[in-house]
Amino acid sequence: MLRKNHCRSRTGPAGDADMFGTKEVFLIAALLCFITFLVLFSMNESRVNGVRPLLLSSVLGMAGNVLYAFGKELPPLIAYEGANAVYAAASAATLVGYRQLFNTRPFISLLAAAVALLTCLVAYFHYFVDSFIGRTCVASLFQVGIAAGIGCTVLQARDEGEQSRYARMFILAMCGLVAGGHLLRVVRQCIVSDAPKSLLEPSGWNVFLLSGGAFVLPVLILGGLLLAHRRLISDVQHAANHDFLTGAWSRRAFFDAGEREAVRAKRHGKRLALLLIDLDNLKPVNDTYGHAAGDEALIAFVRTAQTTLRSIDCLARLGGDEFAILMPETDLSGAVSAAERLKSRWKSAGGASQAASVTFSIGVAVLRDDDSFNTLISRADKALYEAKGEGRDRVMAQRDVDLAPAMI
Ligand SMILES: Nc1nc2c(ncn2[C@@H]2O[C@H](COP(=O)(O)OP(=O)(O)OP(=O)(O)O)[C@@H](O)[C@H]2O)c(=O)[nH]1
Repeated sequence: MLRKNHCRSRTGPAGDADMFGTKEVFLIAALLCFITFLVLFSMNESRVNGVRPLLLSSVLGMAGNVLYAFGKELPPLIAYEGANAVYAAASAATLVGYRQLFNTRPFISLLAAAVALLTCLVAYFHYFVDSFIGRTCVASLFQVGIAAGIGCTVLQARDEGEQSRYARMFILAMCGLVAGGHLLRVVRQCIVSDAPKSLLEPSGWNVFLLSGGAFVLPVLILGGLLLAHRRLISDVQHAANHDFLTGAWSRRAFFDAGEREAVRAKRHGKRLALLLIDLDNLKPVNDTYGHAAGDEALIAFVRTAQTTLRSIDCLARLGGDEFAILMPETDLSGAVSAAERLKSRWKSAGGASQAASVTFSIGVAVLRDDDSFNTLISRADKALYEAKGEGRDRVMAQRDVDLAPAMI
């Protein structure tokens, strides 16, 4: 992005202003990269995709800015080619981080080749044709490409949902600013007669564009950090609300949803049905065919149930081989039909696996006016107990009056 002044020493007030202005800009940018590094480092264990390239980007960004800041004291090869290569690698790593965050192909080889090409071109405009304009155009167009890459990656992530919307809008705005700022710089450099002749020229425009350019990288890393943080929160929420093995809702999420639905159903005079399900004789399956076969039965059951149920029904694994299905706006006969449909779907989808030999029993209950959610569960549990007692592999519904459960 940035090049060092070819004139390695300055005199007079302009030189003092330069010393005071540009070096501090780079050092502040390096400090911001260091802060993003610290925060990203604390997320390194999170296993969120994209955090590692962003971490690398903050380290390279820090190094690149320090090289720029002390360019006058460093050998030209490090001040020109070294600083630009390191800074370009930092920008490329940021793009890789964004692509991994959104689970898209990171094009690492392509970006590595682009960084190598940029370094060669900077060397060409340094040693063969000494051109500040050439170096400016090469570095700025590289940054425009990176900003466009990040912008496209963020725009393509349509399935990310509302939660990260503002972070994505912020990043898009930053990408627009970066690309616009660098294009403006290239255009000014090519057409304006009093355009800067060196990077460190302390003119208002130069310092303005230089500051914008230097702060962009930490800001883009910060944008990636916001997205990674959002992803971490949703991963944690997902882990808390879902069963790890089957992907069904967890017990905790089920009770939260159940309490809420029970209150809602009573307030609006709606029906609410509950199916409690227990797989039959899973222990012998485990003992005979191994634990993996038992796992397969549990997973296959959830897959079958998910394709049978409506989207508003809530399927949860309460523990072991026990499941529950909460069915809003469903009366007793509707819930019993759904239970029967689940059974016949399971039998027809069976195939030749050991999982297919497993059957299950279902207890059905509906919410009454004087019920709490816990009472509803106890009545469904009672019906399930009866289904087991009657010989398993059947659906049993609670009667309207609390007599014995009705066998279906
Ligand atoms: N493979 C596997 N088995 C599990 C898992 N969780 C619980 N089980 C097994 O499921 C079985 C549940 O036992 P029970 O419900 O008492 O008995 P059952 O063999 O299913 O017989 P029923 O009386 O019909 O329920 C136990 O053997 C548990 O080890 C799991 O995640 N994977």
